Amino acid sequence: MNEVIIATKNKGKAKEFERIFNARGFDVKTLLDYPEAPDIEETGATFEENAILKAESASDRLGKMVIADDSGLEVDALGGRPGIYSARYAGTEKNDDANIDKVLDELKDVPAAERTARFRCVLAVSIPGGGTQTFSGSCEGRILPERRGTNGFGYDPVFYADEMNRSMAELEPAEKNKISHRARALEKLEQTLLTSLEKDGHQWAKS
Ligand SMILES: O=P(O)(O)OP(=O)(O)OP(=O)(O)OC[C@H]1O[C@@H](n2cnc3c(O)ncnc32)[C@H](O)[C@@H]1O
Ligand SMILES: [Mg+2]
Repeated sequence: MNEVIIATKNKGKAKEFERIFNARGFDVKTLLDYPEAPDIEETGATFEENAILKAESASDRLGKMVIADDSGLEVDALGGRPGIYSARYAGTEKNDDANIDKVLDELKDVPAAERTARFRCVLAVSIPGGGTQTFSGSCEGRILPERRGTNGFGYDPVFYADEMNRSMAELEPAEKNKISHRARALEKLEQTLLTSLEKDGHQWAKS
């Protein structure tokens, strides 16, 4: 089976990529399978810069094509925060629950109509000798006053997805993969990379 390497240590992201890539006949490996890949500091000022940093450092080390995902939540009433700091919003230990509590607390006096937000995802694909390309996706919604649902990861329990009329954590994995920022970025990546993957002998069948 052909494999795709995703430069992430986030198990929630990894599961979503697995679902999508397995359906296309690809095995998914993450940095948890490649302990020799360097632990990279996300020093970029944008999702794009961080995604490129993660993809290139892993691809350089492994000598293989690598996809990286930098993503996060932008809350309008917070001027776009937590943004690129989404994973570490409440501290460097990356605690999803504490991150949610911090956002809810900051929004406690903000009325429903002003709680608009979006998830953003930038995927960077780095191919040894073939450069790096980026693809972005977003998903619009609102921040709920409290958690709803138990699926997904990160901020999913408090993100009400406008298109589905439910919180992200109330969606089945297949439903989230229809509308998520990550799925949308991946759709663009798929279009563009189809040709180069086929050239490499990979079969990326469209389902
Ligand atoms: O860098 P890697 O190893 O991939 O893992 P990470 O968790 O640090 O990933 P990011 O730096 O891209 O930070 C993304 C954070 O944004 C949030 N996030 C991203 N996508 C999400 C989603 O689909 N649902 C809920 N929260 C999400 C969540 O808190 C993530 O930890
Ligand atoms: Mg990170």
